[in-house]
Amino acid sequence: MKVALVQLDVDLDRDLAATRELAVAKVHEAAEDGAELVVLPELWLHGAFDPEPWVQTAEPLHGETAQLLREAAMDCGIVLHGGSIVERTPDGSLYNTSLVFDAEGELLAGYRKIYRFGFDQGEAAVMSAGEHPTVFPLLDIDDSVLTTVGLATCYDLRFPELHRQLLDQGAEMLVLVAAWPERRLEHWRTLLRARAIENQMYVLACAATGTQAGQRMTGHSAVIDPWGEVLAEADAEPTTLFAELDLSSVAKTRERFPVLRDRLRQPENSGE
Ligand SMILES: NC(=O)CCC(=O)C(=O)O
Repeated sequence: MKVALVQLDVDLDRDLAATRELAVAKVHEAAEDGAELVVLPELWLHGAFDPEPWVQTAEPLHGETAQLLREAAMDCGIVLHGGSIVERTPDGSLYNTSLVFDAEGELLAGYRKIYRFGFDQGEAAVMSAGEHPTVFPLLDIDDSVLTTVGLATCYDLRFPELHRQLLDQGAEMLVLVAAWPERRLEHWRTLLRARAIENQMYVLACAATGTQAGQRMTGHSAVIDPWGEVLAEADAEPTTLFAELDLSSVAKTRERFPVLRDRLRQPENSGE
């Protein structure tokens, strides 16, 4: 399976229409280059580090950006993980929400970021927290399950317990979208590999690049296999990162080096 991570330059001086146009153009380019699953970064339209514009730019779940992503998935005949948007619910709450559409334009999954970033960004003060670890099956054309995908957003990466829950729900691949500052690049790279190694799953991590609220974003989108090998890694420049995945390698890795089986034998998990 060929995947593409669109490492978009999130430039908040660009107007919303131009940013949407750029994102859709990049999705089309990736699909033309053969990607079957395309991923955009966290809050690529709204920015992730300045809460001020969020209230004005928030959209309902089926708003303009969701519609655009849905159409792009259909036009390109791909599965599109649309990064995340600021979702406004009917009661006025805001969520950092990811939407995934299939090639028929069906919403495969919606995930509201569970762990909000409260350090220097204000997300925890403005956004509500999601409550549901989310996985969804990726289907082949004959409707057989190709793999099960778990979703996470940026700061979620720091919480291994969330990824264990995704694993327990059947995840064989993690798709994480982010806007991560350059000064914590080594945390990013280390934690991505740790999540892949400890859960023996693919990790596809799509990050924004550019500067947000005076902080340089790290980019360094990456694709990591279930053994923890980095299959592809971007630098800090805007780019689209491609990788070819062998989905059978998850089962092979788990069989050859069965740490997850041993975990299930622990008394507290097995009920022994
Ligand atoms: N957008 C985020 O969640 C930022 C997380 C981050 O910078 C960190 O965990 O470090």
